[in-house]
Amino acid sequence: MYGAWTPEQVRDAEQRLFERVPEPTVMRRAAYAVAVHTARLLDEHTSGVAARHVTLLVGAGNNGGDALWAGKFLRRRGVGVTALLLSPEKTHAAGLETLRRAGGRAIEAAGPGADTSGIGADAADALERADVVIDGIVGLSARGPLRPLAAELVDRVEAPIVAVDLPSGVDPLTGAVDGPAVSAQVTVTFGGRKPGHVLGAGLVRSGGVELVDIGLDLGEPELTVLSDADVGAGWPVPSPFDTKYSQGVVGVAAGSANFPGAAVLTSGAAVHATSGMVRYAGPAADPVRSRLPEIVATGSITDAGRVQSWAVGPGIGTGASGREVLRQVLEAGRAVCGDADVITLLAGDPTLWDARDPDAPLVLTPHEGEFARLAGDPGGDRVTAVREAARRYDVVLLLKGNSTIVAAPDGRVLVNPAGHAWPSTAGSGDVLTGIIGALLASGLDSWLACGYAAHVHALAASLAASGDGQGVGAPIGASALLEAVPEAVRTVRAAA
Ligand SMILES: NC(=O)C1=CN([C@@H]2O[C@H](COP(=O)(O)OP(=O)(O)OC[C@H]3O[C@@H](n4cnc5c(N)ncnc54)[C@H](O)[C@@H]3O)[C@@H](O)[C@H]2O)[C@@H](O)CC1
Ligand SMILES: [K+]
Repeated sequence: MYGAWTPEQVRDAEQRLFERVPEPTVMRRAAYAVAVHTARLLDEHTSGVAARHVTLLVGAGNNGGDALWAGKFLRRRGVGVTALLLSPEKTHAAGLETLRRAGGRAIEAAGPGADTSGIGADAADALERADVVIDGIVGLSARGPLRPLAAELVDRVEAPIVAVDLPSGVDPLTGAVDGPAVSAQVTVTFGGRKPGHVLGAGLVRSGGVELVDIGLDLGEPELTVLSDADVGAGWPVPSPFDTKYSQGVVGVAAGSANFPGAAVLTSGAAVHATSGMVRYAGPAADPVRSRLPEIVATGSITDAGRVQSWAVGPGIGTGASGREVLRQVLEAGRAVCGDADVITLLAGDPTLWDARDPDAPLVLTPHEGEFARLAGDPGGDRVTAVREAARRYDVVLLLKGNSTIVAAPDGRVLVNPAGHAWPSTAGSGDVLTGIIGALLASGLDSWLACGYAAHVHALAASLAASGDGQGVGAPIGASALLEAVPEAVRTVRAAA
């Protein structure tokens, strides 16, 4: 498990740290780590470090200061270093002096001989010669899209990039990218990850994130990310004394006579996720029975028998019968995971919420369009949007994406930064609903159940896409994802 902290939390922690440790000492510690990772990358790409060339992109703040100090440490290893100063008059003075004393060169990014991009001739030359570029344009205090000169420089880079703290152009708080932005090979960050490293475009732009301890005491994180080991340790498996009933019985209300696929995928996922019993209730009972003989299938919810949770929604339709299914499930007073048509129904008819038992956990798992129907466009700050909607509706809300966000009504937020979109295939959401339903039936806390399910679902998709998890990927459908769920569960349990 690891956390991500907001820029504000990091700045507060820095202020407390500076009461004990002088600021320049902290900066040197941070910059030294940047130099170490840069040297490693140089070695990987050029089979050496000495006599290689590193170009620094240096902005107006301490992020640029880190880059300049890193340049000094690289000089000690015989690296040629050129700093391109974006705001020469505001450059970190001590950093600039130390680089120059170590034999590094510093020039204005917008120097003489500039072409229409505004980049000076020497600066353009230094970018072209670079074996590795260090991005010290902007870090924690980034505001809005990159300014034109910074954007032009970023656009021009062809060498692998080491980003200092955050890739410039990525919003530190939301991970949103709204214009040109650095795509780093490695991001070296300090004290703790920021939301920008684990959310949306920022997740992809950060490359490998290297965390450096600079002595910050950060407190409770804004976001929590579960590891394979966390998920594996908590995943319910039968104890020697369990029975099919004691592990939780999940009910599935999904699909229709004409669209049995959703019923089969949701039920199949519930079968694979845990060992308890699965009941199906709905018009696709025959196809479910024939595809999944272990399922007890009936035509209606009232005939289904006792369950501990309901997985409901995929393929039930948004007409009168879908409405009735939802109403019955909500009135049953069990934990519910609602997806797809359930979300559309709840968004369209607020009176349906009245059927809900306030003591029973309710989870909703929208994709972006369904979320918009329920709570409006999530915009760039998805965490805030999901957190507010979870609070407003008193539900656990899971917003799907390459980093899936799970918010509880009390404000806790989990993120699953899968960083890939292999699960983006028709029917994949049905599988997720079945997994969550099964975990709810086992008695897991509904926020954690969503986090576990999102993690295993994304892993199952990438295992299915790449065969054994090693090779390159090939497109998959939801059936392949479903079949890979047991392998994903084995993988996380092996890590625990
Ligand atoms: N405070 C500290 O002691 C430490 C800070 N560290 C570094 O300091 C950074 C934070 O430093 P600062 O608070 O000085 O701020 P930054 O260096 O993140 O940014 C400051 C400057 O960037 C410019 N800027 C803002 N948005 C921009 C945009 N969209 N395009 C182009 N330029 C833009 C502004 O002119 C602003 O003054 C961290 O990210 C980290 O790299 C590290 O040295 C660790 C210790
Ligand atoms: K940066």
